[in-house]
Amino acid sequence: MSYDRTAVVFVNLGSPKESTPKAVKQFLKEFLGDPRVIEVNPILWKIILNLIILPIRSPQSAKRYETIWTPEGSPLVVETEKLVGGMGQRLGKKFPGLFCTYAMRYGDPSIANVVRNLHLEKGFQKILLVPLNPQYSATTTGSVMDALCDVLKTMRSQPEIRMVRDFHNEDAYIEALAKSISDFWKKHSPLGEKGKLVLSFHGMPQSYVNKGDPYQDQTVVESDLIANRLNLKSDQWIRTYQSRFGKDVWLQPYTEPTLVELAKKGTERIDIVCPSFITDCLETHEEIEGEARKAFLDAGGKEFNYIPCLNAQDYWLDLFSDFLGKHLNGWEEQS
Ligand SMILES: C=CC1=C(C)c2cc3[nH]c(cc4nc(cc5[nH]c(cc1n2)c(C)c5CCC(=O)O)C(CCC(=O)O)=C4C)c(C)c3C=C
Ligand SMILES: [Fe+2]
Ligand SMILES: [Fe+2]
Repeated sequence: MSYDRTAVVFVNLGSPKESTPKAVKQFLKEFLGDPRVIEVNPILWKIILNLIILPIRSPQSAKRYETIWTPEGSPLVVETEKLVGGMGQRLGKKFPGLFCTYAMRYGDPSIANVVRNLHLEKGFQKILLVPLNPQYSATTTGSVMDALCDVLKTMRSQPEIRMVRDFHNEDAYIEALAKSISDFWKKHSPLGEKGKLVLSFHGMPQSYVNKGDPYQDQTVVESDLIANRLNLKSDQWIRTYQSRFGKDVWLQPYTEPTLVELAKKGTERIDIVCPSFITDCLETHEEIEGEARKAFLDAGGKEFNYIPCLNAQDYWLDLFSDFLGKHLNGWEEQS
């Protein structure tokens, strides 16, 4: 019994190759050109994107990427690589012969190239796709599925496929997040009377949810599970949505204005986590650790603590590999 012809592909969103305006433009062109991400008339959007959004946004975005770039590259890519290495070791022990790798939804390595290479060149017959998005959204998980189907369409002989749709309410994930928060309180100091825990989820246009995207519901279920696991009273924590893009109404309450309001109303300390992201990235380092911190402190807040994403921490990878075991069990080669 072996898993020699089974591969696990972790899929993250992706990052520009470099923090230059040119590389950021190339990345944003693919990302914002995805009809799952921006739902407007595609012809009109192509014109607006190329003539207005990309020329303005790319240099601005490149400056933001510049502030988080590491000698090894984008944090999202660096952390994804560490996670995949750690998961490969763990899953390899449980499922002998199993191969773990990663793909990015936008940029490189693309889902198409990775799946083609695994199946057509290396002969893997079974592929488990694991988008690193705890909550399902058409803009993220749905788009990964689209990209997967696009490459499968080009194959005469297709591999067998499984995909993790979401894990927002999985014990393994809730336990890991709750542990990262309670460990922080043990090492640092408890939240205290004038402190609040903020669960800041990535936002999306309200209209997407109105049309049936289950993302917001899943953020509600998940944050209640975390608060229960941590025994928090309702006035000790709040759920917010970050990263608004464009002028549409997005999911509310918005993270940064909420932090400012809390500071003005006497909250002195904020401890904040970003549960939409498994790996730290632009949206956590720059938007939360940088901009949101500044906004809270400028508005009179006294202490702002960013609790990092789960990334490749050992206890999380142990729990994550147990969880993925459920998707891999019974999939071994019978011959
Ligand atoms: C309409 C626009 C966007 C939607 C919808 C959206 C949903 C969404 N995104 C993530 C995760 C990430 N987004 C990241 C960056 C980013 N997101 C948008 C826009 C939308 N996201 C933009 C324009 C950008 C680029 C940066 C910028 O110019 O502001 C990232 C970070 C990537 C990195 O390289 O670090 C992540 C991760 C989720 C989970 C989500 C819906 C739930
Ligand atoms: Fe985003
Ligand atoms: Fe952002």
